[in-house]
Amino acid sequence: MIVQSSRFRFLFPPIQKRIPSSLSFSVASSAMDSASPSMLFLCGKSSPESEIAKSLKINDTLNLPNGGKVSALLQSEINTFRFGEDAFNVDLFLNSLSTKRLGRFLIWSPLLPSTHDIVSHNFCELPVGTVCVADTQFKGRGRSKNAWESPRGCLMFSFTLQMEDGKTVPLVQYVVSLAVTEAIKDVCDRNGFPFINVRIKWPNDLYLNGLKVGGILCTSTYKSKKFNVSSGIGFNVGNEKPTTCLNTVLKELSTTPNEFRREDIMAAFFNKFEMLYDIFINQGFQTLEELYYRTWLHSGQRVIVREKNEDRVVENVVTIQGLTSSGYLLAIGDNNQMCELHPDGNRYLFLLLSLLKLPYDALEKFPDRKVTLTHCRTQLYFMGGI
Ligand SMILES: O=C(O)CCCC[C@@H]1SC[C@@H]2NC(=O)N[C@@H]21
Repeated sequence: MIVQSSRFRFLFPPIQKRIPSSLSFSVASSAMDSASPSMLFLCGKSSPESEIAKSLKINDTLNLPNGGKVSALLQSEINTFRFGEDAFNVDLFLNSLSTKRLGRFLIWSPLLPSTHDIVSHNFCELPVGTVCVADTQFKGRGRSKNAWESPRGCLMFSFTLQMEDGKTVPLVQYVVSLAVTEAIKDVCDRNGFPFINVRIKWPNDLYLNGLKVGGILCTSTYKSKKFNVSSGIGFNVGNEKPTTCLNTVLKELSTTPNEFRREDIMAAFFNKFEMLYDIFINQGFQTLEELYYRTWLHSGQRVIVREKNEDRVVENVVTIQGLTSSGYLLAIGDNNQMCELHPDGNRYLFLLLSLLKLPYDALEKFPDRKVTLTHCRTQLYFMGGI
C-alpha cells in the first residue's frame, strides 16, 4: 500500500515534551497502523555507529519510497515507549554481536512497510553493513513480486553490502542462505538445543521438515563502479503460520521448554556471515561449496528438464551435480551430457516432479505446497527426487 503524506497522523509527538521521562508510553499494536509514519529506532554497537545515528536523526535523512514518511528516534528513546514483551530486544542483539563491520548499525522498527525498502531506498545514506529489522511488516516483499507474509514472531531483516566484482554478486545469496543455516546450528549448540535440520532449497529458500520456513531476497543496483547489494531474510522463528516455525519444531524435539529468540539468531547470522563472506570474497565460493552441498537438498536429485522447442516439448531426466561457476544448477543427463539449469530462463522451463510423474499443475493440489507457492512462486518447483 502506498501511503500518501497527507494521511499521516503523528501518533507520537516528541515524547520528551509530553510526558515525564520516567513514564513509559504504551504502544498498542492497533495504535500503530500503516498510515502512521514508521518509527525507526537508530541504534549502534559502539560510539561511531551511535554518532551516525544522531546525525541521521538530526538531518532527518531517512525516508521511504513513494514519499512514505518515517519518524527517526534514537536507541535511548526506546524505553520511553512500551512495546510489549515480544518486541525485538536491541540490547540483546547488540551484546551478542561480535562482528567488525556488519550489523553494527541497527535500525529497529515495531512496524514498517518493508525492511528491504528501508535499506535499499536509503542505501547511500547508510553505512555499509547496516541492518534493519522489524517486528511486523505491512508490505513485506518476496521474490518475483510476491508478498511476504510478515506476522509477529517471524524474523525479518535486511542488510547492505557493497561489492566490486559483478561475477560474484549472483553468488552472495548462497552465502546468505548458508549463514542462516549455520547460525541456527550455532544457536542450537550454544543453548544445548537438539539439532534442527534446516536445509537450503535452491535458489533461495530455507526448508524444515519439508516446509518452507524462510526465504532470501537479494537485490542490487550499480553505482559509481560498485554493486550496492541489499539482502533480506525472512525466517519463521515463532510464527506457526503460514507453514511451520523453528519453535514449533523445537518444542516437538525437546523435553524442556526452550525457545529460539530472534535476537540470538540474527546476531549469530552476522557473526557467521561476516566470516563466510570474507572467505567468499578472498577465496571464492569454491571454498564454501562443500558446506553448501551438505546443507542443500539437491545433491544427486533426479529431475525432469522440460525444454520447449517451438511447439515441441522435449523431456529429459538429469541428475543435479552442483552449481555452475555462475551460480546456476549443474546437471548431467543420462547420456552424460552436462547442462546448466536456470530457474526462469527462456531456454528451459523445467519443473522438478516426484517419482509419481505428476502433471505439472499437480502442485496446486497439494495443500501444504499451496502455502509454499503463495510464499514463493518461481518457475522452478522441487518436489523431491525422482
Ligand atoms: O522467499 C522469498 O520470496 C524471499 C522472502 C524475503 C522476505 C524478507 S522479510 C525481510 C525482508 N523485507 C522484505 O520485505 N522482504 C525480506
